Amino acid sequence: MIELERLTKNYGDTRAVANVTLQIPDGQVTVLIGPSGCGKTTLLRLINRLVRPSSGRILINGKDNSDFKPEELRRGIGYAIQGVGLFPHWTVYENIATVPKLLGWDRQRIRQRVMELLDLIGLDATEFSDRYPAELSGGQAQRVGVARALAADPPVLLMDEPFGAVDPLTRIRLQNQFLNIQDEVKKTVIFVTHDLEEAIRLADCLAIMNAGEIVQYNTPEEVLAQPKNKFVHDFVGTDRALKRLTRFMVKDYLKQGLTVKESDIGRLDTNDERFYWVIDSLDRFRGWVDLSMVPPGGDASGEIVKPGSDIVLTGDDTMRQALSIMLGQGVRSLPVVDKNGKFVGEVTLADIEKATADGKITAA
Ligand SMILES: Nc1ncnc2c1ncn2[C@@H]1O[C@H](COP(=O)(O)OP(=O)(O)OP(=O)(O)O)[C@@H](O)[C@H]1O
Repeated sequence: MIELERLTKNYGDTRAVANVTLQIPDGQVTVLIGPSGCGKTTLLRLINRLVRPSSGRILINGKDNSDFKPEELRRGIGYAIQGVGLFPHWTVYENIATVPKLLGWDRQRIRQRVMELLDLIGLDATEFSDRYPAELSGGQAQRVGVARALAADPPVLLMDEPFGAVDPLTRIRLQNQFLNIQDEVKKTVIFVTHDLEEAIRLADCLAIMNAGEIVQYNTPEEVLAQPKNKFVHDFVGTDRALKRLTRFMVKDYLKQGLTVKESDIGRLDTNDERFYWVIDSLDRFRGWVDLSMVPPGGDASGEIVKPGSDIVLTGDDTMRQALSIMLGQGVRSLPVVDKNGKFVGEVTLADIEKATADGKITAA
């Protein structure tokens, strides 16, 4: 557990962190969020002693962080920052190996760890080990940054806007991947962001900061349901019920749906008004056919609708994304596929209503 006790940091007249007392639980993701300049980065840097406090202290498993030797802090606390901070003249391999090398690990152990991490972040070792940062996409570079922070297997990981510099789609992918990795490694993560959706999505505990202070510290559900004061209320915004959908994954609301093979559409009984997802012989999603649009007794073969790939969901998408697509496309259900494009089920507007009701809050 990390305990912050009446922690204050002043820069001249600026009080960057003001008398913060906070207990950060092990194995969970605590997200710090608040307006620009509220002290998030300073708070993070106080924890790994890149910044010294003006007063107060930080206990890591009961020990004052000023009593740790530098290499103990390096081993115990990983740090990933926005824009990644990879060394440009070092390869991916060398970048990930930085801290293990500093810690004096032998070559064999370093090699094994780098391979493990490349596998964990989903980059092929043969293809990526020898590349330089300039030869990576933004998302790949961010992942290497996370791998580097995890290299010495630190129990604590500090992440400062780690997904800040990538496009929104890549950002969501990185968030998904982060959640999957965290599921496996269960680190104590302290994550700084100014993106509320990202915070709601990733946080087990959410700390809302303003002017150096922690204004509210609770689960995202509680913060959204019961903003403590006007500042938090305004900060989380008026569409709290919708924001909460960000916490729900499509895979948890997936239903089977009715399917028909493309080759069998002509045999459907068009006297009923059912809606079918159309799949090919390998169960890949092809489109849909809505029998309520086909005259009774008619042939449905020509009625298949083949939409663009932007309406297809995967289990790792959020119900908030599902809702945006439904509203944008004017449809009440969406197909869900696995990573090979195989149809695995559907989510419907009714499921979204259910998810909103699960949140036990109404739209404000
Ligand atoms: N090294 C420094 N010297 C002087 N003032 C500083 C220093 N670092 C931070 N500050 C000030 O402390 C306050 C908190 O800064 P900090 O970077 O912690 O905020 P933040 O919440 O991370 O902001 P942002 O979201 O914009 O990154 C700001 O007013 C900032 O100008």
